[in-house]
Amino acid sequence: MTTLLPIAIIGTGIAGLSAAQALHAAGHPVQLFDKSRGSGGRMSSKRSDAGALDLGAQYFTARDRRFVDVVQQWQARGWVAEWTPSLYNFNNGQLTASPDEQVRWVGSPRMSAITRAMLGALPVNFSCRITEVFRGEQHWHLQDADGNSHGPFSHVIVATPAPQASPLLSSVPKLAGAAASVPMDPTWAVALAFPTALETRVEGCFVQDSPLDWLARNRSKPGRDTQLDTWVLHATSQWTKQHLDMPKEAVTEHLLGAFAELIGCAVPAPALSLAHRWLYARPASAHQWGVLADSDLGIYACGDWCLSGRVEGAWLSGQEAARRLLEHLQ
Ligand SMILES: Cc1cc2nc3c(=O)[nH]c(=O)nc-3n(C[C@H](O)[C@H](O)[C@H](O)COP(=O)(O)OP(=O)(O)OC[C@H]3O[C@@H](n4cnc5c(N)ncnc54)[C@H](O)[C@@H]3O)c2cc1C
Ligand SMILES: NC(=O)C1=CC=CN([C@@H]2O[C@H](COP(=O)(O)OP(=O)(O)OC[C@H]3O[C@@H](n4cnc5c(N)ncnc54)[C@H](O)[C@@H]3O)[C@@H](O)[C@H]2O)C1
Repeated sequence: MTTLLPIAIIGTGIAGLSAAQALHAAGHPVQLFDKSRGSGGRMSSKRSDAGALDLGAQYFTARDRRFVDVVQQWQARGWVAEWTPSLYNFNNGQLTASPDEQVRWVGSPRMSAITRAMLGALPVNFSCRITEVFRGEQHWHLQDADGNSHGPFSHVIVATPAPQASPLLSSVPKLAGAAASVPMDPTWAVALAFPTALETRVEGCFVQDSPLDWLARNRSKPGRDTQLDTWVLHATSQWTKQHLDMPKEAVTEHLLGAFAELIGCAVPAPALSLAHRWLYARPASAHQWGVLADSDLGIYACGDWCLSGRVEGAWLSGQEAARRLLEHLQ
């Protein structure tokens, strides 16, 4: 009996976990790595005294049939629930109701619940930043920031944002170059918690002509802690780029000011506020690559930047990485 070497997967965001699940289901051992303390990447949620706050992805839509099907399975298992916010649009200084028919999904009881459930019992090394990916005579090996080596692995899947993927792909310059050609824009996120509910019907708002791009009433999402009235504000990429190194307190003050100007009701001092900077929030442009691959060498790169820059694109890209790898084994 031959023992299969594991497949290394760097990144436990939804792309990496999508690939991991598909490979595991096909009978291949996987070993995951993430520099963070937990899974989720840009779908992670921050624990706070006001409950868990979704600072990254706010909700997701499902348009591709394959993703629609998997989201239905997640719903049946209780990992996701439909979010039906009272939606608004802010444009030209006017706040107007903007209802639509779009189905929007969130992790339940927090966004990070999805990747946590997908990870299940798969083997993972957290707090492990991979700094180098190299191929020996036959197999792949990884080096981490603490000087530890990991391997051998039969294949490697790099499932990180493009700027972080590029150096990990340096053994295949063509792939490294493609990843390096995808700039990713940053987003400042601010969470606020008010002891008494703000007197507004707004639960989600698309914003134009403001430092803000989007705001959401976090506690209006299913399963959330409702003791405090919690909100998440996202700045535009443009404002974030102009204020990339601004101290968190000043970012909070600015975005709270913009929020108070547009929300149309009294905004008291929040009982809790926190700011988070997403350096690689979204690809500056969309691609239709699906996955980057050198199948002969056994190295793949996937993530939202290979497709739509959304949760759905990231999941589909992970599926594509697994599909291409399995196809090459046949
Ligand atoms: C503020 C914000 C709002 C968003 N809103 C939405 C939305 O409403 N709807 C939507 O569909 N999408 C939204 N998105 C986009 C969505 O979150 C992403 O498309 C998706 O989560 C990307 O998944 P991924 O697996 O490709 O990457 P990521 O989630 O970024 O996962 C990559 C993982 O790799 C790890 N990693 C990186 N480098 C290394 C390394 N060297 N070694 C080990 N681990 C490493 C990271 O820690 C991370 O866990 C939003 C994103 C942000 C930031
Ligand atoms: N801030 C960041 O860093 C982000 C990174 C990646 C994605 N981000 C936002 O995620 C949503 C996801 O897009 P989607 O899945 O296509 O959702 P959508 O609800 O269909 O919205 C797309 C886009 O359309 C406009 N819009 C949709 N519904 C309404 C409405 N009822 N009223 C007004 N406008 C509407 C709006 O411009 C939406 O952006 C998406 O918002 C990304 O920006 C953030």
